[in-house]
Amino acid sequence: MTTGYVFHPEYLWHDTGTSAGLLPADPTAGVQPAVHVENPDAKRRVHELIHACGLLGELMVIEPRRATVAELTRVHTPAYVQHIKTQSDLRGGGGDAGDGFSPVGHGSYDIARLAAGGLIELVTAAAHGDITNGYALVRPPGHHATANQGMGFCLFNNIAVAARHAQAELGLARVAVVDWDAHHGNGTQAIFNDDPSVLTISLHQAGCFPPDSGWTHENGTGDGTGYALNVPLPPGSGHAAYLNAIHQVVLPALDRFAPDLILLANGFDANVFDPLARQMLTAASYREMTRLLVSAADQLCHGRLIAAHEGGYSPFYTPYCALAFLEELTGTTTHVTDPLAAVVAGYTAEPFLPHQCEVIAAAAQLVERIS
Ligand SMILES: Cc1nn(C)c(C)c1/N=N/c1ccc(/C=C/C(=O)NO)cc1
Ligand SMILES: [Zn+2]
Repeated sequence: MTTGYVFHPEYLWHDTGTSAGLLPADPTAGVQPAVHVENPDAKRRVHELIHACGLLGELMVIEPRRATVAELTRVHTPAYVQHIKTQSDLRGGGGDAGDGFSPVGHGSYDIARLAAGGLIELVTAAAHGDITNGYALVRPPGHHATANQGMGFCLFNNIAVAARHAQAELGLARVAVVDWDAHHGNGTQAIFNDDPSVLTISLHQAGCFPPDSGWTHENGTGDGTGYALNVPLPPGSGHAAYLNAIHQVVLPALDRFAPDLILLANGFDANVFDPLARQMLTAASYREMTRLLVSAADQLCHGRLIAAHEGGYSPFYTPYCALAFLEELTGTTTHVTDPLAAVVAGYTAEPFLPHQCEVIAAAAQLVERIS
């Protein structure tokens, strides 16, 4: 069993500039400059930990390439692709992808193409049998980007571009996208909303971002009715709620859909230390969730599970969540364990939130619409 790995230094050169974390700085209005929350640090530290603990040597490193405009426009409008290029060409950066919170630095167009191209290379390697599964540690993230709008730090929807490539070039007709980033995978859902060949399943903190998005009743449209599932978990949801959602919604949906490929929008921002959400997952949670998804991929599609890094903003804790994920993906263990396990054990005593059961049960009911 071989796990592919995509990383490239250019991913760290996507410049999200200074801001007050999320918002552009505005000193006279009292909005002090600070490093942007979507900065290279957490992702750099993930790569460094993977290398320092020796796991890199267990992975098949796959070189990314830049997605072509033709590959991008399977998902995005030509005008939007051009918009990103225009913003990226601005000398001195300072561009935006469309919602005012998605910085486009000078040269970010080519870096975002390299992120989407990294996913394309990974799914290609899986389809050719060179790897069983894989992980693309890419930046900028993608799951909020719709066909014609950048959003939530996302420029091109890396997962969606890879899904369409898998269908068009690799003979993988049925693609399932599981998104356990803390925020709703609205872009991926919108891109495939009327398409029954791509099942999207998003587990996220209810109403966190985008605002008023990702409710259970968002279940696909037209021919795609039934092929979008949402589990909007209340703030404070942790291990028990997420594992229940995986067992009661994700696994039954994958069984019914019988995908040729499973793509994972792999955000780690549902971890207990993340600044942009209020969920309470720990590294152990990601380990267990990954184990279940690897097992489903083995049963359903020859182990073909390809993950794209999305959110995850805690520089010190994201690496341990990513390492736990990657150990399960590769079926190996390293000498590194979560040094904060004892700390988090103290305060991830997850409150039982009755609403969690209702949300999970409502989504579980919709699974039978998948045929
Ligand atoms: C709404 C709103 N209004 N305003 C003024 C601002 C600053 C708003 N939120 N921006 C956000 C909030 C959260 C994210 C998370 C992205 C992620 O991690 N995705 O996976 C992105 C942008
Ligand atoms: Zn997120």
